Amino acid sequence: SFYRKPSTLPGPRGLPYFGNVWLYMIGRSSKDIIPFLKYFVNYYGNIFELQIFGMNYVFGSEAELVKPILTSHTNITKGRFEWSFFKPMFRDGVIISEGEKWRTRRKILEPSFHFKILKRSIESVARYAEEYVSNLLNSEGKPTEIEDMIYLLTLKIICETAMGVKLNTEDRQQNEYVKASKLCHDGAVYRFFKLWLYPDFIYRRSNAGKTFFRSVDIIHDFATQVIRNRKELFIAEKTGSNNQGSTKKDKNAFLDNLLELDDSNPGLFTESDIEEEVSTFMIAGHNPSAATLKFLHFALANHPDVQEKLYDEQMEIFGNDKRIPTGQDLQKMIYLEMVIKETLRLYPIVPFQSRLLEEDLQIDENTIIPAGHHFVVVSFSIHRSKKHWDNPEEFIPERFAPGNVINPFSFIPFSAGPRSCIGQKYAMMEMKTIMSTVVRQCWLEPVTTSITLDYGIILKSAEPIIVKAFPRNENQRINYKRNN
Ligand code: HEM
Repeated sequence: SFYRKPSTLPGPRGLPYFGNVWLYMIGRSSKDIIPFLKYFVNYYGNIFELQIFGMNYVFGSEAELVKPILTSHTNITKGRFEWSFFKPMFRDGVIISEGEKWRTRRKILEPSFHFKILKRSIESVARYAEEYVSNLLNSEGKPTEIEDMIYLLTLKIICETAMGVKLNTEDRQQNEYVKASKLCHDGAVYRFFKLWLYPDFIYRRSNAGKTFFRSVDIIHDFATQVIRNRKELFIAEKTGSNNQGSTKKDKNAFLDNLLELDDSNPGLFTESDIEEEVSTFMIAGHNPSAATLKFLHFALANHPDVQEKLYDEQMEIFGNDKRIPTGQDLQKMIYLEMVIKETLRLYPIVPFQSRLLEEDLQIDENTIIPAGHHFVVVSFSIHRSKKHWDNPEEFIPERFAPGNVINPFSFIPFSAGPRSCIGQKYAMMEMKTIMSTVVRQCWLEPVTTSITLDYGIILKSAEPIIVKAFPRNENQRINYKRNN
């Protein structure tokens, strides 16, 4: 039944069945999502409720209020309504799947992302980072939009390190993949605001739907091709006919573990099971890192003092040695880690995340949210809450200095608990390796000096991020010191 007792939580009251959210959606777009969330949190407080069609959505934006849901081992189901918009992209991969299926998959997939295994990927990441930096410097200080270069960079990295497949640099297909993945992300959110496109049979006939599904086909075809490439090598190796010189490093690729499972337990992990996880990890493995790296470039270009400190730290670790980082080096990059965290605090690429409650959820002494309601964790607002952060709108990496006590639920860019990001350590290793390479070789100056936030499944800037990149040398340091 769609009927629920009127809630005692604050929030606008709506019409039966239609609720109230649609009232805010008319004539709006993805750019209105973040301002709306800010408005509701300001007006109704840390916990409020909206009705979306027949469904109740409770929004929590305080660390202690979201801890019970994030730590729950039973309430692990994602909100089905909102995820239905993204489902064609991820199918039933681990980011969406539910119940026993999710539990089994998560257990199978997790070991591929242990730090020990990740350390073997640093070299590949660094090699691609060098290639990226030399492309960036080829611009010779001219204004450069970094988006395409960054997305290609993280796509190549996930394909080589997790899938064991090296992408050819000239390949038109990678650009097509990156473009298609972006169209899917934006398309899914576009549909959310167009109520008349909700019925599938209408959406499929609309231009928006046609573009969306064409892009969905491109990303799945690409994943299938990656699997086919790797499988050939895998079989060659099994039958001893491999003469392509696959190394030990390649063997722990995520995809090999899946192929191994398929091989040793026929039927347990079918081709389509592999495809949905490979597609999921290709998208989740390249898009959030790229989005965060864009924000990092923006932050660095606009904070020369931070760039200076980062450079000092890199010099302390490497001196003028041009070698690539090791796992130990990465651990020494304390200030870089603070800068990445501060970027993720201000720009959490997953600004909110939802659950559909399978059982009642007690969030404080007075409040139980009944099963069947949705609970949305608003990481964006938690990250900018005055209760937890001084000057929350300012970019101040020093707040993450070792020794500062931070409530773990006030900083949740990777979520927390059983459904948190599988790729968290991978992403930190990747971003540190890339930014270490950037900082050691480039001096960034801003062209884009302010941004408005937009939402396309992940948080992004409405404006392109444009920077000028110059080769790093001592003169910049001297000029900078002279001017400041
Ligand atoms: C800066 C980089 C990244 C950030 C900020 C990030 C953040 C997140 C967040 C917040 C979630 C939870 C989403 C939700 O509950 O709705 C998540 C889930 C996930 N992430 Fe990431 N992520 C990043 C990079 C990666 C990478 C590199 C990979 C893969 C190599 C990855 C794979 C996944 C997967 C598979 C899930 C679903 C886990 C599950 O439901 O059990 N992520 N990520």
